[in-house]
Amino acid sequence: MKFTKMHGLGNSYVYVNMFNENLPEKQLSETAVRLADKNKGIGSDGMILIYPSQTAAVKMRVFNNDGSEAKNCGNGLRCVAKYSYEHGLVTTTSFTIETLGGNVEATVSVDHENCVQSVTVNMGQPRLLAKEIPMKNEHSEAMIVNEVIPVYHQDIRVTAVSMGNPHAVQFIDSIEKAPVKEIGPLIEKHDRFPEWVNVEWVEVVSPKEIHFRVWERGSGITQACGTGACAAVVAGVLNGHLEKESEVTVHLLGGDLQITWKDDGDVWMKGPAEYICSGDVCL
Ligand SMILES: N[C@H](CCC[C@H](N)C(=O)O)C(=O)O
Repeated sequence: MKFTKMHGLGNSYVYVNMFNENLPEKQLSETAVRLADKNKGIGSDGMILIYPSQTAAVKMRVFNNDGSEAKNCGNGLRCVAKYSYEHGLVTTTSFTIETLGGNVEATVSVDHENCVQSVTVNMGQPRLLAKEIPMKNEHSEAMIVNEVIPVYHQDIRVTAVSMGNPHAVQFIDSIEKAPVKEIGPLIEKHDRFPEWVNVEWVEVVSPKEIHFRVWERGSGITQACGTGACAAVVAGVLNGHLEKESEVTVHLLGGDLQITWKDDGDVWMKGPAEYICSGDVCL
C-alpha cells in the first residue's frame, strides 16, 4: 500500500490516498496502530485517510495511534489540503474538506513553484454546550467554563470546547509546570467525558499570545494539536484572557499557529503543512 507521511508542526500522520488504495473498513483501526508504531511500522501520531466525498472536494478520516477514530484534526486538515492540491485531487486553491465533525473550508497558499507553503482553514463554530462536547453535567445545555472537576486528589479547573472533537482546557501560570504526562491520562479518560477528551494546558502571555501543551485522546503527548489550539483560544476568550477578532499566536512544542475566533462565531487557523516521505508499506 502506498503512503505519504506528513506533519503539521511535528504532529505527524501516515496519510493514505483512498482514491487509489482500498483498506477494508474492519481493518482500519488495526492498520492505524500498525502504521503508527515506531518499531513495527512507520511511526506517527496516527493514520489519516483521504477519500472522495459526496458533500465536499475530499473527505478526511483520522485515527489515533491507539486505533480510535477522531472526528477532526486541525494539523491533519492542513496536510490533507496540501496533499489534495499538489496531487490534483482538487484544482482550486480554496475547497471544502468533509470531516466526521463537519465540513470545513481550506485555502492553500502556494509559492512560485505551485507548492503549498501554508494553509488557512475556517474550522467553523466551536460547540460549547455540555451535551455537545460531550461532557456529563447536571444541566446538559450549560457551558463548562473554568469548572472544577476532581482529578485524583486535586481540583482541576477546565473549560470544555468541541471543535468536532472534545477538548478540556486548563490555564496555568507557567507552561513549563504543566503536569501533562501525570494528569493528562487521568482527565483523558475521566468519567465526566463519555467519549474521552483531549487535554490542554495554556499559559497566557498577552491578549495576542499563548503557550500551549497537549495530551491527546488516543495518542498521548504530541508536538502540536490544531483543534486543541483552536479550543485553547476559544477557552481563552470565554475566560476573559483573549478577545474575539484578535489573531492569537499559539506557541506549541512543534511551532506556532495563528488562531482567530471571529465575531461571526467561526474559528480560523493558519499554519504550515510539510511532507516527510512517501513509499510502499507491506500490511
Ligand atoms: N492532532 C489533532 C487532533 C487529533 C484529535 C484526536 N486526538 C482526538 O480527538 O481523538 C489536531 O491537530 O487537531
